[in-house]
Amino acid sequence: MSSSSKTTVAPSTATTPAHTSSADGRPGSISLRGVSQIYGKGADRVTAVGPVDLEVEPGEFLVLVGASGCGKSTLLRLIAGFEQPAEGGVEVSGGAAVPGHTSGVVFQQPRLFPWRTVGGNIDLALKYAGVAKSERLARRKELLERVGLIDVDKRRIWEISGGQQQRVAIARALAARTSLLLLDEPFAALDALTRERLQDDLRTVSVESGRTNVFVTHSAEEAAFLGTRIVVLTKRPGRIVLDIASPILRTGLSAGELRDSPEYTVLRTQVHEAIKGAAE
Ligand SMILES: Nc1ncnc2c1ncn2[C@@H]1O[C@H](COP(=O)(O)OP(=O)(O)OP(=O)(O)O)[C@@H](O)[C@H]1O
Repeated sequence: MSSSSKTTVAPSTATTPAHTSSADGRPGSISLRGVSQIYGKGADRVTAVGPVDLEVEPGEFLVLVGASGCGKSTLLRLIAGFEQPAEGGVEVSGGAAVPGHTSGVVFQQPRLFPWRTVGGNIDLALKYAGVAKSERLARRKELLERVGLIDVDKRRIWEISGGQQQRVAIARALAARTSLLLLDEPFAALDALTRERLQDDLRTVSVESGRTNVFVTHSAEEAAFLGTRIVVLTKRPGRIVLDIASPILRTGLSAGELRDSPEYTVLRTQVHEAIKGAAE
């Protein structure tokens, strides 16, 4: 729902209107009501985002997209509970957002413990998540298999590539078994081929896990490829200008088929035009 939007771009035939129902406290739901964020004081005072109203259903893959500085990361930090809004209310799974508990977060830089092994990083995340020592080895293997890293379990972080490090970060966020995964431009620093591979893998993981995902990006391609719902923000202060649901992710198409499909091309163009229009 995007009652705060100034303009709503009509969805094309490739899309359907986004949900209008309200999140009701089920695990993985998100509710933003009249949310604004303000930074600084006096002459330095900046309204970064809002007001934004947004209801996210459990299991949605929501992509927040918009030009640089429009407030995407701010919204993500509010959903993560890293900061509180200046105005309005944020609810995650029906309650307050609690950092490290209500959601897993993946940043652009992996932020791993470099002196630990790949498996050691996952093990620590499992420990923090309260998983009993007797269960941790099996769960660690399962997570590393899921992100295609079982062969590098014993390697140190500096002995693996940037793409592999970002896979570790995703596995670590999944370790917490939260119903919500927040990703802030996680693939932006990677080369094009690695980025495409990780997008494919994230798409598979998200369909399998049934978690709610909120993914921040500048890229219309990434939004159209990953999102079951795409929200485009205006330039600062970011407000919702386009809110569309996409059936593409769940159609059962392979990654290659999806990227070749006319529906993907239409959606990508629509999102690209909306980003461009919203930035002007
Ligand atoms: N802690 C802060 N103090 C002051 N201003 C801030 C702070 N955090 C963000 N801002 C400002 O708020 C606006 C929104 O920032 P934010 O990082 O959320 O945008 P973004 O859309 O994620 O940008 P990008 O795509 O470039 O990462 C920007 O103008 C930014 O400079």
